[in-house]
Amino acid sequence: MTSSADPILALAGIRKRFGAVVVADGIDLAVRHGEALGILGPNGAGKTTLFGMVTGNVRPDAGTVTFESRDVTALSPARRCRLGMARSFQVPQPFSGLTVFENLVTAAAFGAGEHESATYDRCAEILERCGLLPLANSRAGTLRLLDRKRLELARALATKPRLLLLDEVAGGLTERECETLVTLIRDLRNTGMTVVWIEHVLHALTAVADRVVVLHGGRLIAEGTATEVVRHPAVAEVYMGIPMDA
Ligand SMILES: Nc1ncnc2c1ncn2[C@@H]1O[C@H](COP(=O)(O)OP(=O)(O)OP(=O)(O)O)[C@@H](O)[C@H]1O
Repeated sequence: MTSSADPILALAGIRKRFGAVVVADGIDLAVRHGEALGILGPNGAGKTTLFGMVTGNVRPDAGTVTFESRDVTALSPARRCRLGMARSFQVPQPFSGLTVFENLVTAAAFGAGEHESATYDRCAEILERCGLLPLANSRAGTLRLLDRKRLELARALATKPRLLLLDEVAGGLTERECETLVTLIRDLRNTGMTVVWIEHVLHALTAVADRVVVLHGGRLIAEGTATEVVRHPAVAEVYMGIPMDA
């Protein structure tokens, strides 16, 4: 039986290596319903690979992924999406030749399993919410970076997720664009959606995340509020080369 006290997502003993590179060395992590969790870590720490293992794009060498109390470790990305998890990719991956609206309808029909014509109103609402309605009939391949990032988010929302995984959506944006995106993510979070966000743009993450974990060397080396983790000695050592005993 599932209770709201159970985590929406639980990783247990997750291990993954690519040859000699260990990206997950027995990771345990629980995400609460409605939480906004931030994931920090230096380049190459394995953050995107961790998302891949949550969504099923990458198979862990060991460990389990539990979503809403169901072991999903062996399920395909498509099945996990239908169950209610969606992700954005660091490099936006829309269908470039389709319009913005068609991209959304495709995500809604395949990701949420709805009949195409039944998705139109909902897709239009999501476009409006993401500031993309004026671009509904533009080809996705013609969009500028902010709009491609918004579309990446909108496509994830079209699949009706209860767990939203965001991979570096703020990177490369201007300060004002970043603020727009943060407001949007905060609003989503306020509707009760659970958000897990990998982000290097610290102030953006700080504005949304209740809790932040830091991944390094295949392990979670720090956990707390954003302010707490940036002051954590292990994090200072990884990011700034300041020895822990200094
Ligand atoms: N399919 C793969 N085959 C081999 N090595 C891989 C594969 N995917 C990722 N890696 C390696 O695993 C390590 C972790 O990569 P990953 O993209 O997960 O890191 P990241 O923390 O998301 O980095 P960034 O912040 O730069 O996006 C890197 O050394 C990367 O080169």
